[in-house]
Amino acid sequence: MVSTLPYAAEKQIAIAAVRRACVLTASVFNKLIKQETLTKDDKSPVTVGDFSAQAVVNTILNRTFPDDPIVGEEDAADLRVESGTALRERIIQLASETLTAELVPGEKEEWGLGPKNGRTTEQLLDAIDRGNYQGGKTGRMWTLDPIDGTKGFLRGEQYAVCLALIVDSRVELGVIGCPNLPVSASEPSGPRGCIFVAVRGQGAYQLPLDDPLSSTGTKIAIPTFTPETLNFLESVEKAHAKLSFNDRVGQILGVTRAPTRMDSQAKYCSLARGDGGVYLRMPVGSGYKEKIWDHAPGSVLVEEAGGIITDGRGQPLDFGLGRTLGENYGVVAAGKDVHPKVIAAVQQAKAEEEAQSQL
Ligand SMILES: Nc1ncnc2c1ncn2[C@@H]1O[C@H](COP(=O)(O)O)[C@@H](OP(=O)(O)O)[C@H]1O
Ligand SMILES: [Mg+2]
Ligand SMILES: [Mg+2]
Ligand SMILES: [Mg+2]
Repeated sequence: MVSTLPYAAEKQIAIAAVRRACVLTASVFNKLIKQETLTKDDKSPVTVGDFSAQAVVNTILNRTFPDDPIVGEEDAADLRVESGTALRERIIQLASETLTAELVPGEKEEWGLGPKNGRTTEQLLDAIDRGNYQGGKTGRMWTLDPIDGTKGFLRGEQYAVCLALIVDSRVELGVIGCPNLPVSASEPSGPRGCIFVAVRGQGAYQLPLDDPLSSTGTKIAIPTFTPETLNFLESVEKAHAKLSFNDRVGQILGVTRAPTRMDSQAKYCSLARGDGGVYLRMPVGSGYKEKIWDHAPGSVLVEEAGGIITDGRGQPLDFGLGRTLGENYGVVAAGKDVHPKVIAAVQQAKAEEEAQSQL
């Protein structure tokens, strides 16, 4: 029976697209060679995995929702020039293999998948560039981070394929694939690979990465914490978040556990299923503007798991400002009981810092 719940079709297709992209990135990692990574203008890395995953997800979305614009992290400019020939050929090969692989249960040929659905180089480069939408306040749009945590991906640690649907500035659906995340945090050496899915008003779920469309998954929720059971989820990269500030916020809250550092929106997934009670990301003061694809899927997942997500001043994140979150001040996500305490502690730590700087 076809589900009549809101966004049922979008959810199914988003899960299928993210799963395919995860299969691709996991297989790329095993074969990745140094020449298959570029350094972007902002000095951050991008690999053949990022480009080909964006080609795959955008192709699948465009087939069923041709009118929906996409705000995607990557673009194909570096692949269209002579110097990008080797990289381009590799990306096209990977994306083609991924799109034409056999269907798995729950997938449909009309989504553009399966052996009959080959694409040309031009079609795949255009698919990557379909992510060039500038975003904005009104209308439907997808936002895609084909590999979030590229640095974690390159280290063989956590990364995530992240997709969200935004309607009139509100995130309605989020799907996050985490190929390296243990299925259960209590078994860190156990099986890995999960997909997290949330539709606004329908709860948050964890599904198996290898067969998500045949499963409704496990409902997840943020539990209650005491200062003794709480710990922070934070970036690995010191350039992305002010980790010394986090330490002071933790002290104010009476947190005794060491923080868990991991790359990507796997942090939001961990928070949503109760591993660690606070996601804290304070700006390092470099003027960097947070990108919507780094937070949109995670934000709806946290909210549907019963949590709250705001900036460090307690203001809601605004996904209607374009490709970035604008002048927002960091990100704080936590369960309903803990969140106001974290905001108060952030304000206190900030006041202390300002007092210190005036000495
Ligand atoms: N100076 C900076 N401050 C904050 N975030 C940054 C940053 N430079 C890059 N990022 C973003 O941080 C993301 C990774 O988040 P995290 O630190 O939580 O792992 C990167 O995503 P990509 O890896 O998709 O480029 C990138 O968009
Ligand atoms: Mg990047
Ligand atoms: Mg990212
Ligand atoms: Mg990325």
